[in-house]
Amino acid sequence: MTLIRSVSLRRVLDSRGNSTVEADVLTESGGFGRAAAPSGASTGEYEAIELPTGEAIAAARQHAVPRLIGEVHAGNQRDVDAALHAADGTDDFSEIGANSAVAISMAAAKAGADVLGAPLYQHLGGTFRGDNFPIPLGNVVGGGEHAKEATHIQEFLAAPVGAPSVSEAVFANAAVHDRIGALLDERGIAAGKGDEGAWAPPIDDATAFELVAEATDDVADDVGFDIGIGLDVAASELYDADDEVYRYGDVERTPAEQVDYIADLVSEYDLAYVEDPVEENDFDGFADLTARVGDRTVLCGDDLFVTNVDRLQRGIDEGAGNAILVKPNQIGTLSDAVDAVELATRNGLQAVVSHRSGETEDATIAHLAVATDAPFIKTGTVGGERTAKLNELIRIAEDAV
Ligand SMILES: O=C(O)[C@@H](CO)OP(=O)(O)O
Ligand SMILES: [Mg+2]
Repeated sequence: MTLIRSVSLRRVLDSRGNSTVEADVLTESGGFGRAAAPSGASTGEYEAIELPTGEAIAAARQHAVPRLIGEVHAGNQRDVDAALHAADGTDDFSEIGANSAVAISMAAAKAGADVLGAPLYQHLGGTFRGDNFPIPLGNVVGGGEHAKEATHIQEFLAAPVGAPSVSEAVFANAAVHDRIGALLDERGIAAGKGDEGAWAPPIDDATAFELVAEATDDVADDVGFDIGIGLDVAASELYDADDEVYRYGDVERTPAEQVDYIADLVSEYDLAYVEDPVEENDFDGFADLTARVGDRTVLCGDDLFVTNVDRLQRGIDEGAGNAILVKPNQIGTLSDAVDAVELATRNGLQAVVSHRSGETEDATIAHLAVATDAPFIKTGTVGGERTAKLNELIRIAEDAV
């Protein structure tokens, strides 16, 4: 029933105005799935390879599509993803592009769900999955690679850890975003927005902490539940490997000072979440920080782990981090992404399913987070390509998809 009849690939726009790959998968029985690849700006060195859109489409048409049509059932995600790996033949999808691979992988999953008449999260998670919902981490102020002349730390996140429901969490994050806009206004600071819709004001990190702390406190008082602060330091982007220092503008920190700095921030702001506090090769620094503050906060590896089970296993062995960011396009298929979540969960690490800075209206990650029982999802706060996921979460929570 779910045998794949056709796979179409096309160039569509992403939220930055760049092109990306969209895939349509149709099954013999008329099941249909459509999905598009996201794209990073602060990409990790060890991510699967995103090819230029045209190249990725041409290569996938030549190598992957013939292995799927009439050969593989869309309802069997492992077979779909194995066919993509076989068609590519490399470790990093450098032949067909992780952008083509992930678009096809996600579109096939949706086609499989369509044939079953089930929502995607049920198809992926099965009926015996847990019934928890992820806490959305919402980017409210940011800079780094996502906005020039703004903060050095890439993302300041609202973390509504006390929210009684997904919907209340989503609206709390939007309220924090709105409150920060008002605080910036009061201070006469003009601010545009970065790639993910967070405010990107020309302020230093200390001022950003002040504003975010005030806004999260104000909104927490209004809504009556706890809203913590999270960070994506994206430290690889601050690190100068030649001089072995982190550069925050004119301020330099050695790797040891970086660990101290983050540990101090965790204490000072009672941070609920810290992603990529040190650069992507520094498992030792990550482990040091985990030993120091891992009992008090979520320490999440993004560029460190790149959704890759081998790198995650190293982190587990060395005690580096207690959470993994899960981005399907970092590894190329849904099966690989689910493997990463399962390895993490088996070893007591938390999974944080995540968007990329370049996104589309595709809402697959909302379903993936629910299907895998992930405790967190990171998918922005405002902007259509971000609300596509947040609103889908609200619908899933209401059984309305
Ligand atoms: O670093 C990150 O976590 C992501 C998403 O917020 O950014 P990018 O997609 O640019 O890698
Ligand atoms: Mg990150």
